[in-house]
Amino acid sequence: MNALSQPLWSENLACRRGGRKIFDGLAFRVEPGEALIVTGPNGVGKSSLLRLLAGLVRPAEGAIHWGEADIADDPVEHRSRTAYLGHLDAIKPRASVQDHLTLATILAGTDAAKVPEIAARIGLGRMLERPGRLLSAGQRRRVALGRLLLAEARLWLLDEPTNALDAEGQALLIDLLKQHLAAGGLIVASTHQPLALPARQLALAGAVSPHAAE
Ligand SMILES: Nc1ncnc2c1ncn2[C@@H]1O[C@H](COP(=O)(O)OP(=O)(O)OP(=O)(O)O)[C@@H](O)[C@H]1O
Repeated sequence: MNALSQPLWSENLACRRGGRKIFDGLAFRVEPGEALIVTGPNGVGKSSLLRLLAGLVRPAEGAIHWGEADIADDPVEHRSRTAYLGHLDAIKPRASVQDHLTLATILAGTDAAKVPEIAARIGLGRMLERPGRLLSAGQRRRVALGRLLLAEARLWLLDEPTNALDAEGQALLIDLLKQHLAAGGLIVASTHQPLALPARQLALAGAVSPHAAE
């Protein structure tokens, strides 16, 4: 993994999407080796928070810190320490499992020789040649998990990571998360389903400001 882990934290974070304040006054802290589980009803802002943490959206108020640094001060460095698993698995119909995983190593600057081992780890060792258009939803999600591993990033941001995974896939996911934490990594995950993982909890309840509807 690149660079040393630091705590990820914010004290007074606000998010605005489409001109509307989604949440404000948000405070959290995740230490190396810890997970933060973000919960709340549909539309409350879980994905928006993950996008803020990934540096893809700017806070309306407040800042996100990695140790003492504001992540906005060095977006390239923040991108290199972060792996983001979104709602969509971004699978190209013609590219094979091998292609998708190899591309992940190229983008992250990690070792492509690890692809077969990681494919086996995510249960796709015998499907390396299979094109994206023939993968099931759960197999697509497993490719996304493979990308996550190959990124070798300190900070994992996971949007509904259990989506489409069967019982075995969910057990695999929990294993991967535990290993990441044991290696000193950090995880922030949004979920509607309980994750069998020791974690801090952050329940989003929407904007509390009297100007929430502005
Ligand atoms: N790009 C955007 N432009 C404008 N509004 C947006 C945008 N993305 C999200 N929103 C709005 O922001 C609010 C929060 O959306 P978000 O996707 O963060 O919620 P969520 O808690 O992840 O929801 P879910 O549980 O349904 O996935 C919603 O009201 C949504 O309509």
